[in-house]
Amino acid sequence: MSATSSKRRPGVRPAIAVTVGEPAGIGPEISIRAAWARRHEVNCVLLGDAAFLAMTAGDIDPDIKLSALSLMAVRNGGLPHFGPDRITVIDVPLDAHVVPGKLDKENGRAVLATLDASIEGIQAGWFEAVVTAPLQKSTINDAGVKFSGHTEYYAEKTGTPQVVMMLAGPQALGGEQLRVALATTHLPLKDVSAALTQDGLAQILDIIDADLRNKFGIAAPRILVCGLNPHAGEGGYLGREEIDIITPAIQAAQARGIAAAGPYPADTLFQPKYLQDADCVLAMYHDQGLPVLKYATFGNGVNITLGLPLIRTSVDHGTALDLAARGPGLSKADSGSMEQAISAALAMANNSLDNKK
Ligand SMILES: NC(=O)C1=CN([C@@H]2O[C@H](COP(=O)(O)OP(=O)(O)OC[C@H]3O[C@@H](n4cnc5c(N)ncnc54)[C@H](O)[C@@H]3O)[C@@H](O)[C@H]2O)C=CC1
Ligand SMILES: NCC(=O)COP(=O)(O)O
Repeated sequence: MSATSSKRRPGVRPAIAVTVGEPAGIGPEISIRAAWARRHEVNCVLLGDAAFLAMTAGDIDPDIKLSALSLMAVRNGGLPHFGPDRITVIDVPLDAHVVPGKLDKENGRAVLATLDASIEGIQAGWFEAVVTAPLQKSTINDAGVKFSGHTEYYAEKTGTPQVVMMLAGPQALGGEQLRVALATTHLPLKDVSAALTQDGLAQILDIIDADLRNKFGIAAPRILVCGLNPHAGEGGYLGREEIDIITPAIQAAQARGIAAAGPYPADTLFQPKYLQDADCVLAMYHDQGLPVLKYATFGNGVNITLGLPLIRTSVDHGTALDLAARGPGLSKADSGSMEQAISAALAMANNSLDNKK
């Protein structure tokens, strides 16, 4: 499966799939707002329930126009390229009526169907990338499907054994763009240590290095690696993962020509004098790296899955049911991260095209 179609018709906006996420959350609203705001440069095709999205768009701004198609119509006739005066929607129907702010497991499988449609569309060449609005992981599980996140789902559905979650914020902490990748993603904290292996970290460092080169255009990526334990293990007195697993993985990566360094104590690594010499920080687990990034850039960050055979970006926040409950148009949900995710997907698609020339 190729990362993106190598063809772009002159004068036609690049097309990107946007899965609208949990229908009771802010995903549909921020998807519509962001697609409309960026419509002159990119054709964001919304994947979701067409009737529900039309109603939501009307609540946000009656001037926003949508044109809906069935998935079958696109399968048969290809993706039509309407102009920027409307947003294209591919109808992926919900199963139950939506009450904003109230989760309903009846709609869990329909949310997953939008992810499947995005993969189908990228494989078919309709889209160059997918941007995902937030979904509620618990609702998918409540619907009877074991699910821990988009990251793992896209990996499984594309047959990719190892992917890496990376969040990128704009200029932060007085330095350049902050990028934080995670060695482990959605698993209980008690399972993190067992999930860290030399081979696994080697693959993760390879993926970060390769994707920062190929998808971000960074010629020689510099990666700073966090320890797992306080004070990076304090010479083995506060844990041995640094000595037994992380340091050997870094040394092996260095021997392969990767500019990885560490392990560094995570509590002091996130300061400008270290970050200014880094293109990415590799944290060992979700809540070691992400609070720093979200504190510095919440609402403007982008979540990127590295290592996939397709381009997938997302927002830096969740479903915000508290805001969604107020209703679209009244929620005051910020669509900034969604717009950043669209920009990042487009930039990565452009880089992939440049690499193929
Ligand atoms: N990419 C994805 O699909 C993601 C999904 N989630 C899911 O979201 C659900 C809820 O997660 P929470 O931890 O409650 O985090 P959350 O991000 O939904 O909410 C945390 C706080 O931030 C505020 N907030 C979030 N997005 C905002 C926006 N765009 N504008 C203004 N304020 C905003 C909310 O109102 C709330 O006060 C969970 O099920 C989680 O799995 C969380 C992160 C990413
Ligand atoms: N904290 C990031 C997050 O939960 C997003 O996960 P995913 O759905 O992008 O895998």
